Formats: sequence, C-alpha cells, structure tokens
Amino acid sequence: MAPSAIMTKSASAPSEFKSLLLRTYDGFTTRNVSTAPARDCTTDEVPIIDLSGMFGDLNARKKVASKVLNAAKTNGFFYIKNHGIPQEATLAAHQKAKEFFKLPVSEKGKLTSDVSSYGYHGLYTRQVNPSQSKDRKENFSFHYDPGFDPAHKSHLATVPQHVKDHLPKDSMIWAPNGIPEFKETILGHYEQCLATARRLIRIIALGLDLPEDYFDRLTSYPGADFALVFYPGHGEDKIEDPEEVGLGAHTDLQILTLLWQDENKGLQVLNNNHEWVFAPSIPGTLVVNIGDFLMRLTNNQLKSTVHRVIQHGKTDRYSMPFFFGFNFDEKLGVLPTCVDENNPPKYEPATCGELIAKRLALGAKPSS
Ligand SMILES: O=C(O)CCC(=O)C(=O)O
Ligand SMILES: [Fe+2]
Repeated sequence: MAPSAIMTKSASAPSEFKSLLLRTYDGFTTRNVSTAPARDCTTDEVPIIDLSGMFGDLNARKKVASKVLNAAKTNGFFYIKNHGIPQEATLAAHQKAKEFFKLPVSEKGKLTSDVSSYGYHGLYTRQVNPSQSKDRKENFSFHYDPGFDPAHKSHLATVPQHVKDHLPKDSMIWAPNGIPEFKETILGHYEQCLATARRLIRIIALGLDLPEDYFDRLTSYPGADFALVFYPGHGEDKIEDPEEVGLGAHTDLQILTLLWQDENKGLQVLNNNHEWVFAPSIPGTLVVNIGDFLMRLTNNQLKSTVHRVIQHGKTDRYSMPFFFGFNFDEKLGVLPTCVDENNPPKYEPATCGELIAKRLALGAKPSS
C-alpha cells in the first residue's frame, strides 16, 4: 500500500467520509472514503484502451504501452478492447457458469477441494473485508496447472519437479452432473486469458523501459487463478441491509487481474478523490486492474486500486476474474528502472507467495 494513501480517521475528517479498514501485505490500514452514492466512472477515471497495437510492430506496441502505463499509474484500472479473446470462448464459459450456479447446493458442493481453498464456496461463506458484511456471492475457483497451459500441456513430463510439488493436490473432479464439457469450456476462456495476460505483461515491460521479454522467464509457470462468480439478484425482495456487499473492499494481490463481467452493474472502484464509482460492463471489453505485487515491484509507481462489488439490482450478476501472478518461487525486488538516487527502493525482495501468506494470516480485526 502506498504510504501516502494511508489515512487514519481523525476528528477533523469531513462528516461525509468514513473510515474503511483494509488488509495489506504489511498489516491493516484505513482509508477515509466518501459515503456519497456511487455514480458511473468517467473515461478519465477508467479509460478504455484499444489493444490492437499490441499485435503490431514495435512502434505500435510502444504506443499501447504508454497508454497502459499512464492508466496504471493514474488509476490502476482500465478497460481493454480488441484484446484478442474470442467472444465465443468467453460467452461459452459464462453460459456454463449460469448452468453451474443453478445446480442444487448438494451438487455444487461436490466441487469442493479437500486440500485447498479452491473449488465451490456458497453464499455468505466468505468475508473479504473484515469490517464489512459477509460476501453475498457464490464462487467456483481453480488454480494454475501446467496441464491447462498451451505452453506446457503437450509435454508435461518436462515440468520441473519443484513446480509439480508446489501445486495443491486437489482430488476435486470438476464435472458437475448434467453440465457436459464444463471444464473444457471454462478452460477455453482461461487459456485465452493466460495468453492475453502474458502479452500485457510484455507491454508493461516496454512501458517500464525494460526489455520486452523481461517478465517472460518469471511467468513460465505463473500464478493464474480463475473464478466464476455469481451475485444473486434481489428480485422483488426488499434489500434488508443497504451496506451489504457482494464482495468486500479489497485490493488484488498479484500482478494484474483480467475481469469479464456481464451487463449487470456491481463493480465499484475507489477513485483518486476517495469516492466509489461504478465500472459498468462495456460490451467487448474486459476490466484490467493492477495488483499489490506489481505496485510493490514498481516502487508504488503503478497503483493497486481498492474495489468492491455492490449488487443490489434485481437481476443476477456473473463475473469471471482471472488473476495473473509471477512464478510462485521468484524472489523479486523493486525493478531496476523504477529506482534512482532520488527514489531508493521502498521494499525488500520477496516472493509474492510469502507476502500473500502474510496478508491472509492477518486476523479478523487489527489488534489494538
Ligand atoms: O466480480 C467482480 O466484478 C470483481 C471481482 C473481484 O474484484 C475479485 O474477485 O477480486
Ligand atoms: Fe478484486
């Protein structure tokens, strides 16, 4: 978390702001956040970046890199269009998500991992933000496996032993009854997200004045978790708790997230004036946001921005986030191009895994 962004609630805080508790790698922090109802974001707050140039020559890639870096430095959130992910792959995965969450809990519950926190989690079983309500959502998630990665799946025998040893040994079989080709279809979209994230991190390398392939070696067996998320609509029911969150306020943990969302509004981003703004779905786009680990590696130049989901609409909302991270065992310090004599590194080298473990180990509330 950027030290400059840390603000504790004080007696002089304006009354229309309230303190929001957040977990970071370094413990709990608080921010003063506007209580004004969220409005839609402007294109200055969450710009739309055309990624066509990412597939072009060096000059075209540099132009895209400068736009991506600008958005990542100013807001940490941006939409991408012409990203190369075929719409059919995404919509097919969305269709399977709808079918999956309609199953009875007894069926969905079969997709629960016995060794990890991946798999199915029901309504109100999680609470991402300890100072907010439990999360009014269901989700199904899974982790990276070389068998899902086109770069490795045809020659799995060459996967290094330390990579194999690190993978959670889930016995979960993801073949929910009555949903043919569930896994294959979800992986169809996942593979595309993996390819897009690997291209985007090359663009980010260019934008940071690093060799374009700087991160390639660091993302050969990446952290690449994926989730299907279901936020049930309220229908005609009264909203009992106006403060209830679909997903509590948080920052993402790794390098970047690629989020597909359906047409129902819910995602809110904390803007630079500490106000919540909706980042509604724009057809054909994905939302990208920078995670805490990339913020750290860039000495806080790129921003990991706080966001949450409030789903108080009548209709169901589905989203599919893809979380991209470095190889689990890479110990990384601040990037050489993000420091100079006036900006020494603010952080010691660390692996993303050890920092995530530290953050997850924080209790429910700060100890006073
Ligand atoms: O569902 C969404 O729109 C956002 C999901 C998200 O922020 C997350 O899973 O980290
Ligand atoms: Fe998130």
